[in-house]
Amino acid sequence: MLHWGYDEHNGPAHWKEVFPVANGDRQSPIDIKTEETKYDPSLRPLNPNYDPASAKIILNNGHSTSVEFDDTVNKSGSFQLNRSSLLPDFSCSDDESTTAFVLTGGPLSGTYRLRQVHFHWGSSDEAGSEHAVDGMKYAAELHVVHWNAEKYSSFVEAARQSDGLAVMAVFLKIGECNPQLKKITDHLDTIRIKGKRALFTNFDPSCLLPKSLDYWTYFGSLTVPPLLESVIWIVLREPISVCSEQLAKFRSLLSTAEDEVACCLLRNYRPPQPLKGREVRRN
Ligand SMILES: NS(=O)(=O)c1ccc(C(=O)NCC(=O)NCCc2c[nH]cn2)cc1
Ligand SMILES: [Cu+2]
Ligand SMILES: [Zn+2]
Repeated sequence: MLHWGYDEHNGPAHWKEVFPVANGDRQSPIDIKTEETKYDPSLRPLNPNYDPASAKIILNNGHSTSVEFDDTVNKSGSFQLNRSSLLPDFSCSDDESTTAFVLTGGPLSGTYRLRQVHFHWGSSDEAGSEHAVDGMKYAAELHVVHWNAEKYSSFVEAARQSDGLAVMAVFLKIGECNPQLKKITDHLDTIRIKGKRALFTNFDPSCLLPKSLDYWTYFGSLTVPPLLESVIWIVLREPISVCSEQLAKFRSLLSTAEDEVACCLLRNYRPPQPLKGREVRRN
């Protein structure tokens, strides 16, 4: 298998050949059987606090499109808040005193720092999400990726720890065009080719969150190679909307670089994996 991907010859069925953890005990995504989820009163409300100025670039890595954030640590080990007052503040989080761009609360103990957001979609509107709910798949899925900056000193280090990462998943349901997604889909034609990136700042992922932050949570993994089993998954129960035209723009991204025969990234979701006795809790 060359570089992993989503085609017949390098797709999810082949990943175990290079990444044996693909058959591990805590793989993601999963099909959430709502009747079997367990209410847990100890689960707290989610508390996302993002600083829009920390958005840096939007890129096409050949497997998805992601908006990358500046999660660097300055010398003193404390995070610099690069809040330049010159930029208009488009933050959707009503809390003006954003302490940093972190996710706390929910099932998490500690502070998880925002690293990137990216999407998964399908070749048709009927399927495209990675997680499923009672066997039902949504048209697409947004992942907001954080790492445990309290315990570990980098994303790469955190990605090797069982409590290193926290990914908030938001379902995208076919319906009205989503004005907040427009900021992202309007940039996709500038990064069509794999490896392309463009400046993209002043973006606050809170704008992409549904009204309700109710969630399911379980212990899982990255859904793409290296499939590391280091993710605390937080799947929001309420979807946001997306329209077919917006999804079509994601599908027009290329999974190929400049010097290769152009191939569209028509789908990039991994199918649900065995639960293997894991519990799914809800708040
Ligand atoms: N879907 S998901 O479980 O939420 C997820 C999957 C991968 C990563 C990630 O950060 N993965 C390492 C990385 O930096 N991946 C880019 C390297 C690369 C591979 N191919 C092209 N660029 C983060 C979250
Ligand atoms: Cu890759
Ligand atoms: Zn993902």
